[in-house]
Amino acid sequence: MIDGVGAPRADASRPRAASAVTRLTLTDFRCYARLRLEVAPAPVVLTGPNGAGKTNVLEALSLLTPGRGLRGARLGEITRLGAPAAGGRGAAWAVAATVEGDPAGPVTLGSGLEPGTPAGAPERRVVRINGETVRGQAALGFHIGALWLTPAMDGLFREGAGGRRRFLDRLVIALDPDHAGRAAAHAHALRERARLLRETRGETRGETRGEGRVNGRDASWLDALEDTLARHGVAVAAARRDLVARLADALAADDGPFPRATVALDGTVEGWLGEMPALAAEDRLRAALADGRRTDAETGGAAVGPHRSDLLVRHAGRDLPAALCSTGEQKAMLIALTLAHARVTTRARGRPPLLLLDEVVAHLDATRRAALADALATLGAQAWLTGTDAALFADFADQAQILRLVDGNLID
Ligand SMILES: Nc1ncnc2c1ncn2[C@@H]1O[C@H](COP(=O)(O)OP(=O)(O)OP(=O)(O)O)[C@@H](O)[C@H]1O
Repeated sequence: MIDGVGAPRADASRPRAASAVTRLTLTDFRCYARLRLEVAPAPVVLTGPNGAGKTNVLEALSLLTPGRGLRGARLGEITRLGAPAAGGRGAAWAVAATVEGDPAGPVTLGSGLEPGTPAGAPERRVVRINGETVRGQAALGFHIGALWLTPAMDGLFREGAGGRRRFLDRLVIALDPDHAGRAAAHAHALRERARLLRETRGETRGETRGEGRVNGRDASWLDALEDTLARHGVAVAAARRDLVARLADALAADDGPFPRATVALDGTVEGWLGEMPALAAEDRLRAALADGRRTDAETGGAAVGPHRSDLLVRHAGRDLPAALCSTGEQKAMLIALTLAHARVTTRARGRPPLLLLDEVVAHLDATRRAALADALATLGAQAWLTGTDAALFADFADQAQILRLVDGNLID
């Protein structure tokens, strides 16, 4: 249905963007049977009416990194409705991209749903790096770091801490791709422990760690899970703590037109790490989990761990929690955090992340639109921006490639 190639090339004299996608191919991805784009390693603006397929392109790019992408979608729902099954196997989507910026040279990344996953079976993702199928998604993070802001994140400061933890973890992963594996292992152990505590509810009453048996049953399975939780829990908390400290420094040095934001972590384990070495914090977490078995069996959760932390963001200039700021201010603070993080990543990894900014520009006043364009140019970051109104991107015109999509078709 679509086969658009040959977007305008940006001025080759501008600083070379890093972690930049220069070729993108989508197959049976959402509204696209096939889409091919070739762009320069410079910002890309996607404009077009509602439903044109702009966010779908950003989602495809986000799926080149570990995780579920910017919509947090199930893998199966991404496959284009009506896509044909091939060779007796089920229909499947695929994203392929050439990424520039790696000192070792361009790399090709592929991500998709494994074709032929039978109905009801767990959906499996296929990941390819330079044509080789690799196990797991974590390896993607070493080749591309991406951050995104979407309209779905507009409630980030007002809603529950879970969304802020996921946001924070994405920031950490863009800096340290191993964080994805540690956070997943922690979450898995948490679910397993909750399941086992639920199954043996009643048996845990009066039980203490180390006795070896619980009502005649071997308790080593719980000990092992709590070891895993302690080890990964402290690693997750330490990585978040390190990132928040760097982010706080970068925000403090920012005197741009975005609101001056401050960040802090509210978390028990993160607090311990300020008082004791990591190994001691692991011991303390292990002991707290063992002590909490009885209560945790009743609640179905775990009272202590990094899954209970929160990212606290304040508007420093007005000394207000971000949740109390206006909608536009909250958006501007999210942009300030994203740009500060991009500066931190650039320093740490030697190249800025790919920035996916869905419907962001429409919320900014003229001063902040110009400031965002300047910040992207200074960072040398490749940003993919979307909006329905091309006129709002005038400040980006000298550095960006402006592409127009209508009904899933690229219009030259
Ligand atoms: N699995 C799917 N199969 C086919 N079409 C899909 C699938 N998932 C989503 N779509 C369609 O993709 C179209 C484009 O969606 P997208 O969110 O990219 O639009 P957009 O250009 O960002 O619009 P807006 O400006 O309203 O945010 C929508 O019409 C949607 O119904």
